[in-house]
Amino acid sequence: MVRLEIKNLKFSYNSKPVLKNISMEVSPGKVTAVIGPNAAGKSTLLKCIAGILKPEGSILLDGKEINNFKRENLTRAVSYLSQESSTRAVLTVFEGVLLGRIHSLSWRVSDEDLKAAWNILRSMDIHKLAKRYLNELSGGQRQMVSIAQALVREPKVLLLDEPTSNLDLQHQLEILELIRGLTIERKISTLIVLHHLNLAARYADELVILNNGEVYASGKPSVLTPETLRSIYGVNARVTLDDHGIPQITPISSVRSKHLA
Ligand SMILES: Nc1ncnc2c1ncn2[C@@H]1O[C@H](COP(=O)(O)OP(=O)(O)OP(=O)(O)O)[C@@H](O)[C@H]1O
Repeated sequence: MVRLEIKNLKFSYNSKPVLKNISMEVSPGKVTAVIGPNAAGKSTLLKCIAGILKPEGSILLDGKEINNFKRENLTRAVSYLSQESSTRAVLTVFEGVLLGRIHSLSWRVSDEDLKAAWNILRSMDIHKLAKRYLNELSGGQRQMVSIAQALVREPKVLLLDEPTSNLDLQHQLEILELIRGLTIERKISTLIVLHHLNLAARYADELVILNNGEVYASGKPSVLTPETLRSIYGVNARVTLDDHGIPQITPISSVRSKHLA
C-alpha cells in the first residue's frame, strides 16, 4: 500500500511550460481519473510520475521522493501503461505478459511468474489468445495485452494512459471494472487518464481536471457540472445524476458551433 503525492510539479518541453504547479494525491485503494482536453498535459503528468521525464517539484511515494528510488525499485512499485504502447518483438501473448514481470524474472521463470501470467490472462478472458503472436492481434486485443502486462506486475501504483481507447463498449466496461476491483482488493493507488467522461464519472473515486497544465478542479465526480464542461471543453452539455448520484453527461453542442442549438 503506497500513497502517491505530487507537490508543485512543473515541467517544460523546450522551455514551453506544459505542467504548471500541479499538486494532487492518489490514495491506495482508490481510482483517480485525470481528465481534460487534448494537450492539457495529462500524458506528460503520467510520464513524470513514471520517472520517464524529470520535472521540478516533488513526487512522493509514501513520503519518499521518487528521485531517490533505485530504478529497479521504482519499476517494481510503479506500473505505467503509455498511450502508444506497441512492440515489434516477435513474441506470443503469453511471453509478452510474462515480460511484464521482468523485475522478478531471473535466469529462470518461476512457477509464481507463470501462475501470475495465466491468472491475469484468465481474469481478462484473453487466455485463448495466449499462443497468438502480438503482431497478429487487432488494436483492441493488443491493448488488452498491454493492460495485462501492466497488471501482472502487481504494482503498488498503477498509471494507465487511456487504457480503453481502442476497446469496444463491452471491453471498456469489463476492463474498468477489473481495474477498479484490483485497485480496491490490492489497495493499489491507481491514476488513469480517460477521455470518456461518463466512464470516468462511473469508475473513478476522484477526478482531477487538468486544463492548460493546471489543475482546474478536483474531487468527487460531481465536479463535472455544465459550467465546468463549458469552461474546460467548450461544450454545452446536460448533466443528470443517476440512481447512485453519479453524473451522466449528454453533450449537446460545441460553444463554437454556429449550426446547432
Ligand atoms: N515530446 C514532446 N516534445 C515537445 N512537446 C511535447 C512533447 N510531448 C507533448 N508535448 C506538448 O505538451 C503538451 C501536453 O501534451 P500531453 O501529451 O501531455 O497532453 P494530453 O493532455 O495527454 O493530450 P491528449 O489528450 O491529446 O493525449 C502539448 O502541447 C504537446 O504538444
